[in-house]
Amino acid sequence: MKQIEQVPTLTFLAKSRQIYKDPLPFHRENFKKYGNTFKISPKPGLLIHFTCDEKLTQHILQKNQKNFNKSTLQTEDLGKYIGHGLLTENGEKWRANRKLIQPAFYKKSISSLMNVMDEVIQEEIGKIKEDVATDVYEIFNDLAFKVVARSLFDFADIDNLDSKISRLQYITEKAQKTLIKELRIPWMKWYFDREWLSGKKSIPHSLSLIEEAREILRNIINNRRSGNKEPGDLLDMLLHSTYEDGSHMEDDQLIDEILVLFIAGHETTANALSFAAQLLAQHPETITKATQELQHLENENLMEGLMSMPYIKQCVEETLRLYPPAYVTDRVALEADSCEDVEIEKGSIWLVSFYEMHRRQDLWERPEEFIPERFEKEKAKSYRDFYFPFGAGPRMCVGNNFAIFEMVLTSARLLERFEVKPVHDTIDYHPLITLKPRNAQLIFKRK
Ligand code: HEM
Repeated sequence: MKQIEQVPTLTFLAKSRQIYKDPLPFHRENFKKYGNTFKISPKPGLLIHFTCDEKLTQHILQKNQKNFNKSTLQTEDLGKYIGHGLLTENGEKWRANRKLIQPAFYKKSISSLMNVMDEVIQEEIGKIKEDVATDVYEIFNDLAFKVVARSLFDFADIDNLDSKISRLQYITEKAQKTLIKELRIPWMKWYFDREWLSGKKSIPHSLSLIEEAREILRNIINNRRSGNKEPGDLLDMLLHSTYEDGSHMEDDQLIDEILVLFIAGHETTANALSFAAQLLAQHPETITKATQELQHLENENLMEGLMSMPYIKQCVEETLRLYPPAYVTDRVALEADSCEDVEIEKGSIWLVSFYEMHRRQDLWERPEEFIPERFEKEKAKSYRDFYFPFGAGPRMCVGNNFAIFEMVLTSARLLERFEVKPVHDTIDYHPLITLKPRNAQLIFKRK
């Protein structure tokens, strides 16, 4: 069996402050030093493996996925805030709910949401100011939240939907910030646990806000059940779907799943859109090429129109290679296992770095460069085994098609309306739970 090198604990501890701020240089440095897999032991009895090896990744996420659960970071720490939906569950409960929810995200179902999606995108893009440096993250963050919200609850039967959506956005973002504090500065948890000390920054305050969000969602569901409208939105699809035994999802579970869709679906997409807009702006030749596809926005069937924009899709795919918003994921081995000559100990934690895999010199030509053409139809097949922006295996992102259509449509509408210029010539990021852009400023001029 191959020996996996371990970073000396003292080296890790000495760098822990820097790792909390930005773990990516630590990952890169050790992959360079030890190869595609290394491990650390932050405390006795705890082993964390880091890998950007494509075979191990396929083994963990696909081939022997039954032996690997999500870690408590996702199931308990995140679950405390957003409940127990697809993203935060393991085992049979996850499987049954995935089966019920998945059809709502098939291309056919998404196609009925395209017009609502387009309406929101155009509304939000319309708010962009001209000729001033604008942080696009703010714009895309609102846009992506509203796209998920409106796809879930199309206007049909909800009073004050806009203010309810704003409140839900405020609450879910506040809960995420509190979770990040809990994870990044665990030694201050005693302080954040006491509302009388830390007030609105406290964990109990965020949890009470989440209760408010659950109440808003409960009212929306009750309202929908008691009315006679069926607007055909995602909520409708979920209300009508059944488990294998013919039963429907309970309201509490439905609320958990909706919170998960908000959390999983909005920040990731907002990050990717911000990186994409910056990359395009920094590569004017890609904008010239993408612009040639914009006439397909006229297609009466928007989905068909988007499918006729392969180059814009390639730009999105290349963005997700360079800046995968879900830059890592983790799993815990339930039983002892092995993959080729690597031993996998029972209980060991495996952290897969999609970010590093997407930039490996031996897998990609000129990996640090933005080259959308590498995703042309015939070439794209050759990356199937090591390109995982949406994960892999049965737990692969349920919203991947939704996200791709949303990103292609947003990029197209943006380029249709504006000339886009960069403010900076580099791209700055901030790896939190997701890989977030920092200082994503651009200048827009109406065409
Ligand atoms: C660019 C946008 C997105 C990216 C990069 C992304 C990435 C991912 C990744 C990597 C996973 C798998 C995590 C793992 O295996 O541990 C995942 C799961 C998930 N994503 Fe996405 N996602 C995006 C957009 C969306 C959207 C728009 C939705 C829904 C509206 C969504 C809903 C979910 C859900 C519910 C899961 C959990 C699936 C399960 O475990 O069965 N995501 N996403």
